This record gives sequence, structure tokens and C-alpha cells, in this order.
Amino acid sequence: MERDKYAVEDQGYIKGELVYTIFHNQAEQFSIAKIKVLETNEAFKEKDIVIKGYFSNLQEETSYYFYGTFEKHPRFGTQYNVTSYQTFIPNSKDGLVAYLSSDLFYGVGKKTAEKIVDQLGENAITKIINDPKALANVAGLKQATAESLRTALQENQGFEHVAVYLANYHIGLKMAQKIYQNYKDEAIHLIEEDPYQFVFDIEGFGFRTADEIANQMGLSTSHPNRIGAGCIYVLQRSVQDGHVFLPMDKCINLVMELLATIDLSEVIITERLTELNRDKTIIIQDGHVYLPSLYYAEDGFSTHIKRILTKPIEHQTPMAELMKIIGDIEESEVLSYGKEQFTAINQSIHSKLMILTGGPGTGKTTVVKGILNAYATIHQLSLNPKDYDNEHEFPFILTAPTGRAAKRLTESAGLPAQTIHRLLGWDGNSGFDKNEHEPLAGRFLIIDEFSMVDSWLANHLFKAIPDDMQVLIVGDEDQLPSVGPGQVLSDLLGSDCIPFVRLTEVYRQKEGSRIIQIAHEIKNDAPVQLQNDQDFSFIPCNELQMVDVITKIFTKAMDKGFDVRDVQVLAPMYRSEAGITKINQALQQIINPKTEQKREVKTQDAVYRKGDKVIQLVNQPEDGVYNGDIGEVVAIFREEENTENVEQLVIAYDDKEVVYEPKDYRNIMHAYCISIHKSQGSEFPIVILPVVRTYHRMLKKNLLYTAITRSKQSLIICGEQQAFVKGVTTVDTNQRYTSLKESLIAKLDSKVIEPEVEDEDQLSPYDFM
Ligand SMILES: Nc1ncnc2c1ncn2[C@@H]1O[C@H](COP(=O)(O)OP(=O)(O)OP(=O)(O)O)[C@@H](O)[C@H]1O
Repeated sequence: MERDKYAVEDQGYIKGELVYTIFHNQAEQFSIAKIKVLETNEAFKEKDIVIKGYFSNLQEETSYYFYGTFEKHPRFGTQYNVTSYQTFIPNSKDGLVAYLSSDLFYGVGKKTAEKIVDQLGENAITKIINDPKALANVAGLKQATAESLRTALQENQGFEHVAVYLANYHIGLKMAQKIYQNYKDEAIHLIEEDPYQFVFDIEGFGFRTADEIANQMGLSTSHPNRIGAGCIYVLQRSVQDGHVFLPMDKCINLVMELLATIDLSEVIITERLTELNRDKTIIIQDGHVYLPSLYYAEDGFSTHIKRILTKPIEHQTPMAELMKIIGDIEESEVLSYGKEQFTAINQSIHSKLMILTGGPGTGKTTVVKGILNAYATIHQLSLNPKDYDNEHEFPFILTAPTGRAAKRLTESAGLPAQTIHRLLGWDGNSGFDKNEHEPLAGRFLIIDEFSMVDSWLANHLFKAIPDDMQVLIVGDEDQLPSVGPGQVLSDLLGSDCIPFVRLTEVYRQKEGSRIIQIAHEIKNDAPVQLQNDQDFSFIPCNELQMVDVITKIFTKAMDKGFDVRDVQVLAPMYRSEAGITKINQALQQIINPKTEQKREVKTQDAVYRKGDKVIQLVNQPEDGVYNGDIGEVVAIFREEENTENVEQLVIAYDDKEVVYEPKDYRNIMHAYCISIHKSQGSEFPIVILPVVRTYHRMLKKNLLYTAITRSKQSLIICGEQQAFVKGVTTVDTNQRYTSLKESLIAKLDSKVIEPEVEDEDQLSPYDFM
């Protein structure tokens, strides 16, 4: 078969044959291979070359046309970066027989291939693809083999055909594979019909790519499909910045900016937005433009808040009784609750829904334990899960957004806690098992680290809360907002519709913690002193010295007997000389270097060895691992060493081992250094925090506050003092557009639903001791 009619005109090519594969990632279909050069129109004189790209299945003894560009790799020299390719099948009988009897086509041997070519001639492949009956008369060819040969040929040729076509629009093989998997042979026809539809259907297919294709096809820049796709694209992008909606005028401006054409006016875009609103592709309300899922998430969440608040608590505990109970708890815990803490326990016991907020060390956990104890005593419930069975479920539900946060909650409260996803029975695909029809079973729900909960998850969670369940939300409003859209905790507090208690008195500080002092200095906008102390050090250095400084500190901590898991480097960004990637590479070399005996696997971005510290990057509920979980590579199995015939990486987390196949490797990365965003909800004995000017875009008060509050025993900041001071005084002005506050005020009639709490000032727990 000659070069495809869609082959890129004037583009350089190398016609070559596979010598051997150097690296192949099955999941990504990414390969690096050595190729014997048979013919080329490139200025290249060598006999062979290393190529890399996304290939579906490169075969030996088969020739290909590779289209691409040369690249100089610092270590491996000149390589050919392949952007598209196609199999070369000579029209000669021998060539066709070799191709049809290759490993690509199961069940077709040399003899059968010869018969096929004898019967169908030079155009055998085209005939088989186009005519389902073409193979019917080939003697001895079973119908099943004939069908599977035709399907495999269609797949193989079809993908190459699509890939070559898409390469004309600078769409690489990786994206071509996604497109082909989605649309198969329809891909070219569909893209020619409406390239903008791909923006919605294919993850990662950018509006600009669609635009380029449409442009080459001569589609008008003011075509309604273009404007529609532009509107949706602008909204989708705003969700990535945490917004729940865009104000109408801002949305129009962003669409104008994106579409950049003089044919468009605000009126035309407004009309298109109105049409999209009419057919429910978007929702416009009060001048706010929403993607439907977010509109319904906020609206649903506030409706459920109202529903929960409306059903009052049946059992009211007289103040005298509560004071006595709290006094007894103080005695057994050997502490005396501060006034705010006492108010928090009292109010939570009497509130259907309450928020407990406060900075580090203000006693949130202490109060949570107090509330659990008081509630259990009042309702004569055991706090021991073993005292319950399937018919009598444990009445206390403790949950948090991440695995690490749930684990910490389990440890601090002394009761089992789980992630919100697990609690709701998320299956990873179709949604949650728990909802309004299948609600949660229990009496008292405590949700920790609520600042990390986004609008979607908040709605799913509250949907599943039955009317008579009591709820306590716990979180620090000064932490980073959720990664997903919304700012649910601060909107709840800002609405003034929900009872809350804000703890301000710091208790851990009394134990002499400089870390907590720094956190509160940042929180209260007070000047931060960086002088060294028992649990705090500042090490001045610049960007280029950073990796060296960090590896030294890390090594010293290990020499002192700390475990790799105890020491955590937190940085704001991946790139730069002092970025996460460089720090991880350097630390891996020091902590877990290559040795003869140590097994390793190579992925596109990293090398993993047995003993490496790694982090899970996405929720993988089917295996019980969640975004932010940190584990260790404990075993690597080669393909031939297991029944699945696929390479495997085994990672041990706190309470389980999870097996990763190559297709899952993209879900992990090294975790010697992780991003501050990923560290939300976790705590570490030692935190090393690099802060340099290069990070300036990221250096904001809430980011540094979040990083600092992750450290429990020791905090080491290294870098430039000026950058740190600038960071802690820079408030993130990127306001998120959310309407939860207004929605709550409208639904709850702007009243804080105060619990009926007697004035505790008149009595003290001591009156009852
Ligand atoms: N009323 C109190 N009297 C004495 N010590 C207290 C009191 N309240 C809290 N503490 C102590 O202060 C420290 C911090 O309290 P706790 O862990 O409850 O705070 P937190 O707000 O949950 O902190 P973080 O958010 O950092 O985990 C603990 O050692 C706790 O025992």
C-alpha cells in the first residue's frame, strides 16, 4: 500500500523497518524503538535511527512510513519524534503475504496468506476491508478467522488512516488514538462535519485545535457551532480555576477574547448563550452563567442544608445536665475546656448542623472528642464499634475528604473514619451508592477537613444525609480552598445562616511550638519572625542551591533515624530548578539510587525502583486508594513472572497493597517532594518548605499557611526570606465566583438558625463536680 492519500504533503519521512523495541508502555501505547532506515527524504545519512511515538503495534519484518521531526536528546543523541505513521505494504505477492501472516492477524499463517493473495490479487487488502464477502471463497479459511482478519485489518488500517489525516492538523498520535478509540472509522467524517463537537467529547481536545481544523475547512469564524463551543470551553476553563459560574459580562468578554473575530458582537454571543440556556446546555440565572452540573450542585446542596436544619432535634438536654456531663469529661480527659471550646460542645449538642472552625492547635480535635463523648453519654450510646452489629449500626460516622485526613481523624478521635467517597460508596464510574433514596445510616455525622470539599462532593454528601441525622462540619477556613470548584466552607460561614463556633485561643502554642506561632502570625497578618527555634529553622539559599540544600537536610534527618515517610518536602510548583520534579529526581538518587540488584521500571517521566516513596494522584476507589495517599514500592514483577503476563508494580499503603499495571503508572509519581495542594489534609513530623522568588506566582498567604500547618514536630524553610515575606502578605485575590452564600440566604431567609441553648455563663462545670 502506498502512502495514504491523506499523507502530509511535503513532510519529511523515514521509511524503515523495526530492528528492536527499546521501551514500550502498553497502556499509553508509547514506544521507543530502533529502526533500520530503508528510504528517506530527510537529510539523514545514518543506517539506523531511534524513533519514539505512540504506535498501536509495531511489527518486525514490516516496513513503515514514519512522519516526524528530528530531536536531539542530551543523552541518547539524535532521535526521530514520530507524529504519524503508516504501514507500507508492497503490492508484491511476497510483501502482502508477509504482512497478512504477521503477528497482527491471529490465525493466518503463511499458507493461508498465500491463498488469500492468490485469490484476491494485488488489491487484497482494500478488497477485504471494503467487501465483507471478499474472503468467502478462499479455500480452507474458516469464517471466524475471515471475520477476525477483516476486523483486525480495519482496525489497523483504520487507525493509521485517521492518524495520518489528523497529523495534517498537527494532532499527535496520542490524541489520534483517543479519537480513534472514541469514533473508530467515523472519526474523519465526524471531524469534517463539526470539529467543535470534539471539544466536548474528547478530554484534552482543545478549542484551538478545533478552531484550526474548522479554519482549514473554511468554516466561518462566526459559525454558531464555534460560538457555542467557545461558550462551553470558557465555562469549562473557569471551573478549573475554581469558579462555579461566570458573570454574564465576564463570560461574554472571555468568549469574545477566545473567538477573536470582528464578525462577533456582544449581542450575537448573548443570543447564542440564550439559545444554549434554552436547550439546557448551560443555565443562566440572575446574570450568572453556569454549567448545569454546578448549578444543580449548589442549588441541591443549599436545599439539603435547609432540609436538615428544618427537622429539629427531638431530645433537648437541660443545661445543668450537659454541664455535669462536660465536667465529667474534663475530669477523665484531665483538662479544662476554654470558654470557646465549651460553647462549641454545648452548641453542637443542640444544633442539627454546626460548623467548628479554627486554626491549628486551637483544640478542634479536642472539642470533637468532647462532643462525641457528650453525645454518647446523653443518648446512652457506647463509643465502642464492637458493641454494635449489622442490625444495630454504629451511630457515629466520621469522614474526611482524603485517605490521609480520614486516617488522622481515626487516630485522633479513636474511632473509625473513612473517606467521603468510600462512605458514599463511589464506584469510580457511574456515581455514588448513597443518595436521597439510599441514605446514610447513623445518628451523628462528623466531616473533618471540610475546606477541601468542593461543590459537587458537598451536594452528593448532603443528599445522602437523612433528615434526623445531626451533623458537625470541621475545617480551617484559612486553608487553601478545594481543588474542585466552589469555596463551600467559607460560603457556609459567610452566609451567617448556619450556627458556627470559631476557636481562636491557641493551646499547642502553650507547649512552646514556634510552628503554631508562625501559622497564627500568618493567619492574623502579623509580622512573621524567621529566627531559628527548637522546632523551626530557616536556611537561606537561592534557587540554584535549593536541590543541594534539601538533599543535605533530608540525608541528615535520615542519619538521625527518621523514616523517609516522616520527612516531607512541600513545594508549590513542578517546574524550575527548585521545582518538585528536580527535587524528586535528586532525592531519589540519594535515598534510593540505582543498584545492580534493585529492580526498576521506566515510564515516560520517571524510573521507579523498589523502595521508592510514591504518591497516588487520583481516586482509585476500586482499590481503596485515593488522591494524596502516600505509599512505597515494595515489589516489581516482570511480565513472565505473573499469570496476567503484564509488568506489575506493587505499592504498599498504610493498610493495604495495591498492584499497578503499566496503564496505571500515570496515577502515581514520586513523593519525596509533593505539591502543597496535594498535601492538604495530611500532616508530617518534618516538613521542608522551599520558598524562592521563582515561585512568585504561586506564593500566596493561604498556600504558605497550608504548607506550614502540615508540620507537626519540625519545620525547615529554605530559600529567600524576601520571597517568604512577600508570599505571606499576598492575599489570593483570585476571587472564586460562587453563589452558595446567596442561595443559602434566599432559602433560609437569611436567619442563623440558632439552637435553643441556655446561657452557660450562669453555670460552670465545676458547680457539678
Ligand atoms: N482546653 C485545653 N486544655 C489543655 N490543652 C488543650 C486544650 N485544648 C486543646 N489542648 C491541647 O492542645 C493541643 C492541640 O489541640 P487539638 O489537637 O485538639 O487542636 P486542633 O485544632 O485539632 O489542631 P490541628 O488542627 O493542628 O490538628 C493538643 O495537645 C491538646 O491536647
